[in-house]
Amino acid sequence: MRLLISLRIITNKIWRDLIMLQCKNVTKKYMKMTAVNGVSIDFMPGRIYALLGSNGSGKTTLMKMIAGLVKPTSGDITLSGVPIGVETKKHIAYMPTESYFYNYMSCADIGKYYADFFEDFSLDQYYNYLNEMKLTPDMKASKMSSGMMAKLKLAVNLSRNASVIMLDEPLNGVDIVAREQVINAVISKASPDKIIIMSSHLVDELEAVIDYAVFIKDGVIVSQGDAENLRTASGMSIVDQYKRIYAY
Ligand SMILES: Nc1ncnc2c1ncn2[C@@H]1O[C@H](COP(=O)(O)OP(=O)(O)OP(=O)(O)O)[C@@H](O)[C@H]1O
Repeated sequence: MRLLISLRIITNKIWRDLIMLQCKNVTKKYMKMTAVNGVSIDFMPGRIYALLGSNGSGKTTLMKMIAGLVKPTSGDITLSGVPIGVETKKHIAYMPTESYFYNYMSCADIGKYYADFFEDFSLDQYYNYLNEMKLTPDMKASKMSSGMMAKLKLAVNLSRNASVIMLDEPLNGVDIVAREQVINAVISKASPDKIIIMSSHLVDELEAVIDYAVFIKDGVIVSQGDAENLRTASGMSIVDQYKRIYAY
């Protein structure tokens, strides 16, 4: 029995190590402008991460590099030891800030499209998320408000069984009541084999949900750590740390 338990612990550890996402000294330059500067983060499964920073601090650029959409100027990003590329892309779901569906598509069409495109997409989960977020299959992308579109993007991305789920500003355009639906949907996706990364300016809403916070300013990480440790060390909530770091 003990041997069995030890074996399970070791197997879990190997699995966890396997899906680790690592950014090592990552820099992205656009001509003379440095958007991300020497960023190193180890993302571990089973945790919800918040990338926090004011406008233009480099959050989206970092996410795009992890998603394989933008190439770092220098540094390494690996998932399970594999450099970001064709192989890693299928394990990473990335929700950008922009809406990216054809206007003529309904929620049902979008579900079918995703089911055809991604092996790990679950139509059942998708319909559950639509239902939870008060969207119906017949709704057309062209007729959606920005809040509805934000929820649709979220439903689509959470319905993938990807190892890494990255949500860029998932609360943008979402009203105060619907924010709870969004947060609950994200929490429902958290599991020991998944890394969830969210960026947001709305730190209040994320405070209770996140396990780990990364503060980025002008492309540089100014503070990062386990949310609880950061609170204990500073004697401040993540919200207050945010205000202190980004005060002008
Ligand atoms: N394609 C690009 N070409 C040139 N500069 C860019 C490009 N993309 C981003 N930048 C610049 O890189 C910096 C970081 O931008 P990024 O979008 O990563 O910030 P962000 O933290 O996501 O900001 P926001 O919260 O406003 O979305 C900004 O100064 C931005 O102008």
